[in-house]
Amino acid sequence: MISVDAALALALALVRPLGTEILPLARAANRFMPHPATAARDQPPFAVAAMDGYATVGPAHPGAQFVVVGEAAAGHAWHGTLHPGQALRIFTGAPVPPGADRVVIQEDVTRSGDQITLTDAFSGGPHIRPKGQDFKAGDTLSARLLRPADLALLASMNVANVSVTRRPIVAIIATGDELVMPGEVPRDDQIIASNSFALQALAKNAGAIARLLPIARDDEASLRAVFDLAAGADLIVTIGGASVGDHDMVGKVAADLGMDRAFYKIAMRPGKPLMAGKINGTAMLGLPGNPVSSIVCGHIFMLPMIRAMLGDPTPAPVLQPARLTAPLPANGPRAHYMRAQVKQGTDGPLITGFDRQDSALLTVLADANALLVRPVDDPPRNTGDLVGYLPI
Ligand SMILES: Nc1nc2c(c(=O)[nH]1)N[C@H]1C(S)=C(S)[C@@H](COP(=O)(O)OP(=O)(O)OC[C@H]3O[C@@H](n4cnc5c(N)ncnc54)[C@H](O)[C@@H]3O)O[C@H]1N2
Ligand code: MOO
Repeated sequence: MISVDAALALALALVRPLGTEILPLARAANRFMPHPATAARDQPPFAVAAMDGYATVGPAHPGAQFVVVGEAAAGHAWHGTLHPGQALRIFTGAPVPPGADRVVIQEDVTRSGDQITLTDAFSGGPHIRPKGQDFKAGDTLSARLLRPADLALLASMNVANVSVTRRPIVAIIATGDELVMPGEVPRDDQIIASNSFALQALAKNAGAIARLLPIARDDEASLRAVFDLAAGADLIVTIGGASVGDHDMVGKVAADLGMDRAFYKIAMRPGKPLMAGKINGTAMLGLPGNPVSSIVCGHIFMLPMIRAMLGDPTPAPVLQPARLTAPLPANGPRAHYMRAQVKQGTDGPLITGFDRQDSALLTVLADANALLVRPVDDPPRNTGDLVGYLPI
């Protein structure tokens, strides 16, 4: 058995960054931008009013008076210069003219004709957002999976089209005579295929196209037929049939199809019978069948492989620190990825590993928001000790 880190390095070596395409922002959500984007302008491009009111020049205090000499609104600049004692009627989003000290909000002003007087409610300001406050021309947005806020930022930078990586195609193959699809009527000795839905969602959220292929039965012909359907995929992910039982066919069929195996069996709990390699040039990841095992391995191996194909220069999972809320016994010879709850404490994140860690328990996984990582042979840990975790 090799270590998780060694296995991850071998898995990542099976994939390469894919090519790019240029997309308008409206089609770029959840796509990976592999190179930084550069702002074409300052934002805001001018000093801008942050409130509706009056731009003023000169000492401002309750009772101070100013003469209103013009008006500016968003998209309608006033092109003069304000002098001491003068004010400009101004609305949120309008350029603030040169010389103005502040914008006094209209709630703090009484107006009579062209004259305004600041009331006792006057609270200062300045309610002016300086030019380039958000970003300046030449500032960059780093490589990333584009979230909604990133799209708004790119738009604001006047980046209309963005270069994104082609979405990796992930073919997901569930295997087993005991499986039927949700909604079908199972026999007494059957269960509902579940793992594939979590893995599909994980892959999609990471920026991939994830195809669920038909369930392969526990015989060579069926498995071969479903492998054939995976043609064209960038990554083939199988679920189950990875262990040592008489009906665990994935390793054999993959080998018969010409799989060049990178590893089989790793020092990980859950996830021991994991395998990876290449079949006719396509990367393949063979996940164990237990639901939690397959989904945990999806986080630790499938997602990094997808990120590497997308061009993420740091695809490996990054552990965060948290303090234990309860002691943990010594760990054994396999790194343990425990299902756990993280919550914010007064001095940073606190983590609690669940008591039940059987790799068949989807209810426990659904309650978890973290994997608490115990290294191989980790000694007993006390309440308050720092441990590493991965948000899930
Ligand atoms: N003698 C040994 N037996 C087992 C070992 C071992 O080392 N020696 N390892 C155990 C470990 S650890 C795991 S993990 C499992 C993995 O086995 P497989 O990858 O061959 O998985 P299956 O036997 O096909 O299935 C295991 C379990 O999960 C259910 N399953 C499978 N696919 C799905 C799916 N898509 N959706 C929902 N549930 C699924 C399946 O019905 C089984 O109950 O092997 C141990 N055995
Ligand atoms: O490694 Mo198995 O994945 O413990 O359940």
